[in-house]
Amino acid sequence: MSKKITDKVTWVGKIDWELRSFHGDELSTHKGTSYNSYLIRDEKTVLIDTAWEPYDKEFVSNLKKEIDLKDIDYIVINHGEIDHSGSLVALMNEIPDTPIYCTANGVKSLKGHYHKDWNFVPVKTGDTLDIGSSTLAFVEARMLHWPDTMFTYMSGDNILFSTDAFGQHYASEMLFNDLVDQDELYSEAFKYYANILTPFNKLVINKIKEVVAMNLPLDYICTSHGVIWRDNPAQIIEKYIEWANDYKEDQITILYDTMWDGTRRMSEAIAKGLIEGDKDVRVKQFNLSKSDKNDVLSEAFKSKAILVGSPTVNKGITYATAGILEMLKGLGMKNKKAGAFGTYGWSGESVKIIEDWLHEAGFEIPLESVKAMWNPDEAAIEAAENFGKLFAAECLD
Ligand SMILES: Cc1cc2nc3c(=O)[nH]c(=O)nc-3n(C[C@H](O)[C@H](O)[C@H](O)COP(=O)(O)O)c2cc1C
Repeated sequence: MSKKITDKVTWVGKIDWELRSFHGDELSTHKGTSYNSYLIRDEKTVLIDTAWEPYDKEFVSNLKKEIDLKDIDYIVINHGEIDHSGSLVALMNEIPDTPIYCTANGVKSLKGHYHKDWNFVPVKTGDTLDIGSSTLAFVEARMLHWPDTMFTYMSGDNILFSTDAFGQHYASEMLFNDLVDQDELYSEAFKYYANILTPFNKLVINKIKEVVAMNLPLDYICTSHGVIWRDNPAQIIEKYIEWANDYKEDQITILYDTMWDGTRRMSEAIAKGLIEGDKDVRVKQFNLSKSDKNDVLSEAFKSKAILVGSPTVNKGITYATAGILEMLKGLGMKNKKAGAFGTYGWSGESVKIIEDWLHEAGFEIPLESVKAMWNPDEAAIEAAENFGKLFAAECLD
């Protein structure tokens, strides 16, 4: 079902209420998502992006209800990832000669995925396309979040088609930001930023500066997932600047795993110490085997410091701990402190392994880590509490 945005622009995407994980299982999507595609009808007709491949037949058939496909003059693909370009094969089977506007890297990624020699028109920042009473201007946005990414700005209606930037994995029949639950919207926009865009913080800041300097009037940000920002679209840009500047709240998050509850007891003792210190701090604890990894990463993103705990298992750490450390390394959060803890039976390698991994992930480790043998006794619990107190003092202003 299509939805009208302005007299000239119609949403022709797909709302996916069922999706619960994305990028394989790399990203949880508790609230579904949408694959947003937009049809512009000016003197020329333009399709911006498509929908994910499993929905290609539905996408093309809905598009046919909206327009004779032969009337599409240009296709713009802002980002070649399959969730946005996946319906191209089905569409291009019907209109094989239609020019596809994308970046030079977009040509590479589209050819890499579909192995088709379509009529590509590579564009770069500053290039424009006259479509009648309005003009499309292209702005390359390399690595936000793929090398091929670009934004397309439509004059007249003052719309920034921003592809994944400013998006949320958030299914809603309500097309616009002002019509949805604001807490849900911001929680999903935050999770999206923390889990996808964190590695590109500097690029986000620079790109926003570049676009702001263009002084373009902005009435809508049409993202490729979730709702369209029409009510004060600058609000999400301001949030992105905040998040990209090594965002942190007065929170310390403890991430641990345990087999026989010893490491959990250490976590609880550390949490007690963190809270008992003379600093105001919000403390959260997550058992990594029982928690959603992406929600945990969002909490880490929000924190001034994190503590990671694991028992020693076969001279190593548990797989859930290794998984989260690998993800933290990839995200490369900056200006955060960290510490390690864990229990062991004889050799006790886990704490050192966690410390090394945290160093590699870019965290500063201000205190020597704590470990305890077997099920921590009273003295070990007291040591963990003291560690918590000292850690809070080190990490909070
Ligand atoms: C399968 C398995 C392998 C283990 N391997 C080691 C090891 O290599 N070195 C060591 O010091 N302890 C080892 N342990 C002992 C645990 O580290 C110890 O039981 C610890 O107290 C468990 O912590 P938890 O109560 O948080 O699960 C192993 C335990 C299990 C069950």
